[in-house]
Amino acid sequence: MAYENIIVEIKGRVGVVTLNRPNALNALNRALIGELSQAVVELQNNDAVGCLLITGSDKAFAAGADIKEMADKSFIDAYLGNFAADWHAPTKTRKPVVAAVAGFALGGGCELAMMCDLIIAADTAKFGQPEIKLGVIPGIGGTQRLTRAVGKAKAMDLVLTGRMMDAAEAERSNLVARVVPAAQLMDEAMKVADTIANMSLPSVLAAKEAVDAAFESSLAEGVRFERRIFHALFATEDQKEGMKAFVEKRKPQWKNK
Ligand SMILES: CC(C)=CC(=O)SCCNC(=O)CCNC(=O)[C@H](O)C(C)(C)COP(=O)(O)OP(=O)(O)OC[C@H]1O[C@@H](n2cnc3c(N)ncnc32)[C@H](O)[C@@H]1OP(=O)(O)O
Repeated sequence: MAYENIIVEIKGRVGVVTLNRPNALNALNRALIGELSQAVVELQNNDAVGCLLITGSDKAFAAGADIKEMADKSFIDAYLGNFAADWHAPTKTRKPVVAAVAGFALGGGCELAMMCDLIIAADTAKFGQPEIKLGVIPGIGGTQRLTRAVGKAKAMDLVLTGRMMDAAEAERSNLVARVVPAAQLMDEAMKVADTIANMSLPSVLAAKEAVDAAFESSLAEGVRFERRIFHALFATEDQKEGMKAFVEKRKPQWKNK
C-alpha cells in the first residue's frame, strides 16, 4: 500500500514507521491513523519483522489528534461514530513496539507512545495531556495508561493542568525507559528494537504477553499465568537451541519455533 502520512521501512528485522505530517507536527488525523493501522497489520503479518519501531520528527512525535479535523464534531457525531475507538494501532500487534520520541508527544501523541511497549525519549521530548485546555479530556487511553505508568499524583497533575513534562521528568516518573541525546535517538532506539527483533520470536511474544498480564490480573494470577507460559516455552525448538548454545559457548541460531 502507498502511504502519504507515514513512511514504512524494513531495516533488518525491524519494521520502522515514521509519522510524516511535518506541517502539522504529526497531528493525528483519520488518514494518518488509517495508514498507521494498516502498516501495523502489514508488519504483524510479515515474518521477516520481529519488532516494530514508531517514531516522528525531531520537532514532534505527534502533537495530538488533529484539532482542526475534530473541532466541529457534535456529541452525536462522536458518540454514534464511536470517535477514536479504532485509534489504538500499536496494540493491534503481538510483536513488541518501541516508540522513539523526540519533541512534542502531546494528547493523542502521548497516548500513542504509551500504547507502545517501551518508550525511548530524546532529551528534547516533551510529554503531556493538554486536552483539558481544549475543554475535553484524553480520549485514547491517556487517563488509564498514564496513571498506570506514573501513578495517580503525577497523572492528576498532568491531566488536570495540561502542563508538559520534559524527558528527565518523564524518566524519573517511569513513563520512559531511557533518555538519550537527541542526535542519538534513532541509533539507540534501533539498537533496542534490533536486539528484541533478533531474539527467539516465541519467547519475545510470551514475554510481552506475560508483562502485559501484570496490568490486568492479581499478583497470584499473573505469576500463575507467567509460569504456564514459561512451561510452554520448553516445547519450543528455540528453548533447546538457546540453552544448548549457552552450554556450547556460541550464539544461538533461532528458528522462531
Ligand atoms: C487523541 C484525542 C482524542 C485528543 C487530542 O489529542 S487533543 C490535541 C492535544 N494536543 C494539543 O492540544 C497540542 C496542540 N498544539 C500545540 O499546542 C502547539 O502546536 C505546540 C505547543 C505543540 C507547538 O507550538 P509551536 O508554536 O511550536 O507550533 P505551532 O505553530 O502551534 O504548530 C505548527 C503547525 O502545526 C499545527 N498543529 C499543531 N498541533 C496540532 C494539532 N493537535 N492539531 C492540528 N494542527 C496542529 C498548528 O496549527 C500549525 O499549523 P498552521 O501554521 O497551519 O496553523
